[in-house]
Amino acid sequence: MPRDVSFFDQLGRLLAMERDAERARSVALAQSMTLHERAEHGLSVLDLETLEEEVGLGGRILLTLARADRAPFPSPLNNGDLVAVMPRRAEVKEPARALVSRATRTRIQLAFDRSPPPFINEGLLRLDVVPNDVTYERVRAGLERVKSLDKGAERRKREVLLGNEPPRFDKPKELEPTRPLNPEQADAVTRALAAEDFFLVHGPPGTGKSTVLAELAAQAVARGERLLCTAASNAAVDHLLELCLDKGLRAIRVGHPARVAARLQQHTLDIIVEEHPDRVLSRELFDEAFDLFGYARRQRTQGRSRERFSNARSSTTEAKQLMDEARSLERKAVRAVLERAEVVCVTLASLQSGLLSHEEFNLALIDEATQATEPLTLLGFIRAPKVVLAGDPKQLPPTILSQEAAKAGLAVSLFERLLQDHGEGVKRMLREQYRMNARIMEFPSQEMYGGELRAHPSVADRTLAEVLSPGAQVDAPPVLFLDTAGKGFEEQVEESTRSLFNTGEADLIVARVKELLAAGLSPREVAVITPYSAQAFQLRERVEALSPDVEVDTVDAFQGREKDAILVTLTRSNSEGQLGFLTDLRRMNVALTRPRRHLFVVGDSATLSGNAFYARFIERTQNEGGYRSAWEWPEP
Ligand SMILES: Nc1ncnc2c1ncn2[C@@H]1O[C@H](COP(=O)(O)OP(=O)(O)OP(=O)(O)O)[C@@H](O)[C@H]1O
Repeated sequence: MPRDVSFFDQLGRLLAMERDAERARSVALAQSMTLHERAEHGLSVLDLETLEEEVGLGGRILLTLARADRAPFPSPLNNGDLVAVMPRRAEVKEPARALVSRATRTRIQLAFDRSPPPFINEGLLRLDVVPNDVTYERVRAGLERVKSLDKGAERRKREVLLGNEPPRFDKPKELEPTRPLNPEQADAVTRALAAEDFFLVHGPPGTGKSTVLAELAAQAVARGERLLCTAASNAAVDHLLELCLDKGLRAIRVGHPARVAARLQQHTLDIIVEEHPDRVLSRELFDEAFDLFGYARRQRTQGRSRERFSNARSSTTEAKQLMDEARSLERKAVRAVLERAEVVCVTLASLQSGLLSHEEFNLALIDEATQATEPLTLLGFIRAPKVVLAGDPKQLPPTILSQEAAKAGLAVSLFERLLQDHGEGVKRMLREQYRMNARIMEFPSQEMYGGELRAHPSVADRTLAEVLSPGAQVDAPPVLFLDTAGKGFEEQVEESTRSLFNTGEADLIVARVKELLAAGLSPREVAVITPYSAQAFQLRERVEALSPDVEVDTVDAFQGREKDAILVTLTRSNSEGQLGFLTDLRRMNVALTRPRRHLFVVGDSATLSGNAFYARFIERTQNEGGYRSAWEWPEP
């Protein structure tokens, strides 16, 4: 179906719907709360005082605040939050706006673009988190950019993007990989390197997607290409940076150091630039400029004479010149540092921050591309002539708040849409996995990957017994389904969140964690996951009491991770056979593919079996000796 640029307008409308849904949610949340409830939920911070004032990059004023009693905040703010600053008890017409540049449990550093108002140093303050439209505006601007790609090669790229023209491939070159690759991995790297427009790397769980991306980066740089590594989340970008550093590439991380993992902060642009001679000089000029501004202010406030007035004016002029000079030196330093980098790693949203507007790339790698919306991913897609998207459309899609926008297409990632438009020829699926025992792998392989996955011999037969204390007696086949049918373990609704929990299942899970730890399993190698946040919440405290190192989380939060043993509580149990979002098989696929050696699933077959997927799962455990009824299982 041929498309025209109005397609991007439609995406823009869906994006606006999503923004409205987010706003409506935060307004509803805020209105239903008292000031103290807002503070409990991290939407406001009260009773703050200013501790320190300094000058940061770009001449921004950095202010450090803490509570007057120095107590920790009930709920810490996030770096990058936009806040309104006002006196604690007085009304002001225009609260000052600032960005949270560093947040800890007891201190908040704020970055002001302009001089903060005088009340900042006059008594206690209050901060309100305000909805931040920066990312939305950047994504909108990105859509406009795509629409305007109208000439020559750019126009062709847009037509490929719209699905109107097929992508082109160069003749593949012989590959000399830096490490041994399996056939699908080698093919993925070769074809990605030959792509003239884009290529999709489909990485099912544990199949070495990271290995492929690292190889691609190394090969591309060896061919003299400049690389952009990007993804929606900071964690994913950090991961790409680590892959590149491990390959010995000169890679740099752009983004606020406070949002970058501590061990990688030394590789951030902000920190490297601080050492550059031009930046050292610019800091001195900023200091001088601020001294002059201060002098001018004093001249103005110490009485009205012609001489004072003229002093103030000339000092202000000089200060402004110094600021300009300082900023220009700083830009020079930033450019010099960026120029040396073979690889730039940055989140999709920060790509548009202006810092990188003049940087050019030959190739962009976009990881976790199936978890980001199309408009966001486009910010990366338009930054290089060749783009490689990596992800797994069979795992969780982007999270969308607006049901309407999701239904109209916002939940379809660019990866999936390109695949729909251009067919399987633009993609390589990796097939050999290095995580799961073969028996754990088989069900998701059949259901989600056409039965095409295979287990590498080094993992195919791994068992839990190998990592337990010698002689420990635990019933732990690779996959075990514990059926609660008939036990009367009904699901319950948590009133405030409308999420579900199931106390009977929780009891069985707690007992199982105890049993595995007693058998010598390392607490770091077992995790409890569930689709429902209320069930995770119920279980967390009880499991942490056994060991703080056993993680309890929702499936969504656990995507991308792995452990030796994974315990899943499905939670649903009702006489109507209602399964809610258990019917999103991508969520179940994520849950079932996290373990290396042992998958333990608790659920109610009477509720689950109405769904063919769960019926097949249960039947398989019955055929393979992995089915147990809670009636014959030890009472918790
Ligand atoms: N061709 C290969 N031969 C042997 N081992 C491999 C190969 N490819 C990957 N591995 C190993 O498999 C494990 C998983 O690889 P990798 O980290 O690349 O997985 P991944 O699919 O990217 O995982 P995720 O998607 O969670 O990031 C690693 O220990 C890696 O060394």
